[in-house]
Amino acid sequence: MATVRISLFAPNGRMGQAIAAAAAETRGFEIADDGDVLIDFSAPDALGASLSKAVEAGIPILIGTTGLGPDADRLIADASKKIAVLRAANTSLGVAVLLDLVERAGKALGPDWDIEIVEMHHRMKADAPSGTALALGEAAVKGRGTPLNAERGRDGTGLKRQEGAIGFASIRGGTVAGEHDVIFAGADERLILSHRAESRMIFARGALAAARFLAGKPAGLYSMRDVIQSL
Ligand SMILES: NC(=O)C1=CN([C@@H]2O[C@H](COP(=O)(O)OP(=O)(O)OC[C@H]3O[C@@H](n4cnc5c(N)ncnc54)[C@H](OP(=O)(O)O)[C@@H]3O)[C@@H](O)[C@H]2O)C=CC1
Ligand SMILES: O=C(O)C1=N[C@H](C(=O)O)C[C@H](O)C1
Repeated sequence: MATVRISLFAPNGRMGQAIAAAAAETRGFEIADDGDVLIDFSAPDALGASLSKAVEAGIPILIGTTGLGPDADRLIADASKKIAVLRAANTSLGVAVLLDLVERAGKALGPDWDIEIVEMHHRMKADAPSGTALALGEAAVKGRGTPLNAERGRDGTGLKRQEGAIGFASIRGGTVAGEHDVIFAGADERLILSHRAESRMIFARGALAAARFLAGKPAGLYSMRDVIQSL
């Protein structure tokens, strides 16, 4: 198995450290300054810089940063014409499967079932709702065939939920690596699809799987679904 050499855009962050630890304990990976793949888990305002770095080096990039701003789609689409780009709000293999399940449930249950998404993360998390929660909302409406109408952070009166809306609730505290519940609430019944990240290492190992998938790939936009299908 060829070794994949990884450059970390933000080596000192929690995820940068977790990926370095995962690479150290997994055969076939090496951390290097001039790697085959660039991995960016940093902050939204760094996106332009990380994409430029990957384009200049002519190497694929994995973007794991969440809370990206309104320009992100365009910046990523432009870069993906020149290099391989994989954007994933959550690199765990479990969440990649959950996204599929949520899309299928949205399609099967249809617009009469209300959808609420609840997530919990550690006290240091900077963005809310989590990128994963938003991706789960997108998956649900993709299945349902309706646009995403998000109701965030309800507070006050006169807040009867709008028809077809998806509610997002964020809880913060302690060291929780990441919890997501997608609640489909119908008449007299609820279906709840959940994922529990028990350690940040699951995101790191998923990032390594994504890096192996990306190494040597032609320009284009890829997802964790592509990674899962390649395993
Ligand atoms: N896709 C996924 O599966 C996951 C995604 N994430 C996301 O990854 C991101 C990072 O999370 P986490 O590691 O916990 O955060 P941390 O705050 O621990 O790390 C962020 C790192 O980014 C660096 N950084 C911040 N701004 C810039 C900049 N403008 N240019 C270069 N480097 C910068 C920081 O450097 P310095 O220390 O010098 O400030 C720091 O090292 C978040 O958006 C988070 O939501 C997290 C876990 C899993
Ligand atoms: O900041 C985190 O920690 C995490 N962020 C990602 C997100 O916003 O969804 C993924 C994971 O849940 C951990």
